[in-house]
Amino acid sequence: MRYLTFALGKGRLAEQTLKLFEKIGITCEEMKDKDSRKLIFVNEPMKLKFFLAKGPDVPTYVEYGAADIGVVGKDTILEEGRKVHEVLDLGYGKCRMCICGHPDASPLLRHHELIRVATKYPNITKDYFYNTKHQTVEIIKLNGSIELAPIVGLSEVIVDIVETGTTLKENGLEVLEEVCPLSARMIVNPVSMRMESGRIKSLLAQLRSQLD
Ligand SMILES: Nc1ncnc2c1ncn2[C@@H]1O[C@H](COP(=O)(O)OP(=O)(O)OP(=O)(O)O)[C@@H](O)[C@H]1O
Ligand SMILES: O=P(O)(O)OC[C@H]1O[C@H](OP(=O)(O)OP(=O)(O)O)[C@H](O)[C@@H]1O
Repeated sequence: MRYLTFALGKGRLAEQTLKLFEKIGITCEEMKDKDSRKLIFVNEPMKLKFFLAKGPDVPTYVEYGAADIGVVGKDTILEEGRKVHEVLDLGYGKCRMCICGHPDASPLLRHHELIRVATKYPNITKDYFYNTKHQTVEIIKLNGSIELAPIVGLSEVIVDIVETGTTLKENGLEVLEEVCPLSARMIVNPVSMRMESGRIKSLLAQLRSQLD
């Protein structure tokens, strides 16, 4: 039997993913060692392999078949636009993609002004402004601390993840519009889906019954 390989994002979602896998009897003790720098782990009896990758790279590994299965946020799936099957909403890592800014930026959205939008997610932003809102904007790509942009005058608004709302509140910003809800999803390589359909379907059934 060949190994079934999982690519897991090594950020915020990793711990809950491992917990969920444990509940259905898939364990990989070695992966829980937070001090370890090891990247790939094998569960020999179950013929499973796991590796930890940067979240945005997970859909890439899955599209190319380097991993059969991936677990990643819906934001990453939308942003990366890779050819993968999204098969399951895992229900954790819940947050929202939102347009945020100072409250006085709200009319700029309503009146479709040519504004600057700072974000870590240029593709999601482009799609939302151009295809949903039909508003032309200038998109500025940043890599983190996105909330700084409207504070220091780099942009009028931002498109970013809001979970508790604390970061916005502490910086005098607000949600101006919700783009979409987000959560962790399971993705599968399209060829693996056919070649390993038995094992993958059984895994999905076990996960679904656990999530119910
Ligand atoms: N408060 C939050 N901020 C960011 N992501 C969150 C939050 N809450 C849940 N998530 C979800 O967790 C996923 C992983 O987030 P995390 O910050 O660990 O990684 P990343 O953004 O992919 O990578 P990095 O932080 O290295 O740039 C996100 O893609 C998102 O779906
Ligand atoms: O609504 P909250 O609970 O405050 O969470 C949202 C914040 O968390 C994320 O940032 P992250 O911690 O990943 O850091 P970053 O800004 O460097 O990307 C996100 O980009 C927001 O800034």
